[in-house]
Amino acid sequence: MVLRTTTSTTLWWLLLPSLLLISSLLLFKKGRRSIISRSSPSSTSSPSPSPTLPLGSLGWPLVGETIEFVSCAYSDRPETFINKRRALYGKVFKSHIFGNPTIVSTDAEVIKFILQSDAKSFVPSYPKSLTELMGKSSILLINGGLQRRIHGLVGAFFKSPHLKAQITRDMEKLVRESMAKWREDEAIFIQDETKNVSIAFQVLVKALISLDPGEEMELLKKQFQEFILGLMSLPIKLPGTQLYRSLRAKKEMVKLVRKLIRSKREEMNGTTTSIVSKDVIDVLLNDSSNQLTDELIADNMIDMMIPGEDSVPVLMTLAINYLSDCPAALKQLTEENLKLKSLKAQLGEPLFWSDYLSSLPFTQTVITETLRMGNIIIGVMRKAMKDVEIKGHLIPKGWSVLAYLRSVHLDDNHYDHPYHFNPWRWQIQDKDVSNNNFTPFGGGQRLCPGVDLARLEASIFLHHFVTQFRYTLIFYLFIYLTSLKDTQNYP
Ligand code: HEM
Repeated sequence: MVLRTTTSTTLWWLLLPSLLLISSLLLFKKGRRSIISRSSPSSTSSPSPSPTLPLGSLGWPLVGETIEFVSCAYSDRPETFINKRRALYGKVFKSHIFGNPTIVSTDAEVIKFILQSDAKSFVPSYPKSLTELMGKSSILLINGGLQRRIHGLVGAFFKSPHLKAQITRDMEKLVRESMAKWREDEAIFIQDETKNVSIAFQVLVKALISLDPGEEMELLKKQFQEFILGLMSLPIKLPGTQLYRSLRAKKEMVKLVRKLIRSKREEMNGTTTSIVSKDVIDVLLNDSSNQLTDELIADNMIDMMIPGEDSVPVLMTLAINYLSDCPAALKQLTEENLKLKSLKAQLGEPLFWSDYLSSLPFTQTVITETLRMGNIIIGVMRKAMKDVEIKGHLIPKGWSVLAYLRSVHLDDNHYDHPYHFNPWRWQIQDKDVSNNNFTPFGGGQRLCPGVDLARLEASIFLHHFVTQFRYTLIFYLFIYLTSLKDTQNYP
């Protein structure tokens, strides 16, 4: 069974919704090929042949090839659009999607180069409705020194052992509470359980703004649901439209975050030393550069909640889905987790965050393989700020670039039987998760700062799930639960 990850709001990264096409079409401009400057990953002194525009078709006037791209994106095999052209034109080809002439790359080296490039060569590219919802100072849209600063601060905080310990405690509590409501011999819809119960969302919100479950959290969740719908809506900002409602919801959420910022600032004014950072707001308030305004901090807090609502729950759902198709992997995963659970029970201690990340090696390979096959973020988009030359290809200034990560992850030149869920492939030593052919979290200056958190949360969820329940997949993500009889509890 293949889950269509393309139906998730994850698409906000890749801008697939056909409705957004309308705004893109209004923005349609013919790409120009004026050569202003070039940068090459391999600058040598010997003259090399002039780079050429990759082969491919720009499709129909105005719409280009967008309709075919979008209809494939909503199918079980979104890469069909790409694979067809790749067979005709090669790993890098030109197309015309979402109103822009676009260079599509399925070549791991070219993708690496794009991801590693700075804002002088490529900047993120999103349609107007999304930029409006995210806010102009969102980390996803800003470039240069400011982006690097926020990325560094947030990334370091997300890596801190203190935060990981807090996330582990919060996540375990919520997972236990939520699973306690599941009944034996009951069918549950696993995607709803990981998403609607909002375990990952609440854990992330606590890490971002220290908000605990309660009335304000419930209100925030409600507004966030409204906000997130706008990411997949018509780009029309009139009363009654989704975009309008989503912007209003964002305004309310920003108000709440600004209230928290104000009270933190007041607390800080009373002290001479910087406060110990309990959450991401503290981290950004403690920054001495004076570049981080309250508006910037508030906007970013809301945007950073998106992966908690979407990417992490999708990762958990896909893992359960793939495991139910691979009983040998489920068996090994269950045994590994039960063994650790019983060892911890003997020692009379709980699992620490480091246990989840390093004492459950097979669980980690299951997560890695789920990331490879599931392609939660199927690609990232950029816009070329100047003519760029890479591996003999020309990417003209002003053109969009689609770095299609999914093709690399499902390429049989990189992975044997790429559509086969095989966690054991990651046990072979030369399969290194840090190579060019595995980039589910992007790379370079925009490498996802939430990588450890996502893995930690997925491990905690899987641990509690497989050590408490047996299940059978009955129909498209519906599972039938049977509690394990020998469940031991943690201290
Ligand atoms: C399975 C889960 C996740 C996946 C697959 C994922 C994937 C990605 C990818 C591919 C990018 C790069 C986008 C680009 O280059 O334009 C990214 C960026 C980012 N991710 Fe994640 N992510 C996940 C979870 C998280 C979590 C839990 C957080 C926590 C807040 C997070 C926060 C961010 C942020 C802030 C950025 C922007 C970084 C920047 O532009 O400097 N992500 N993510």
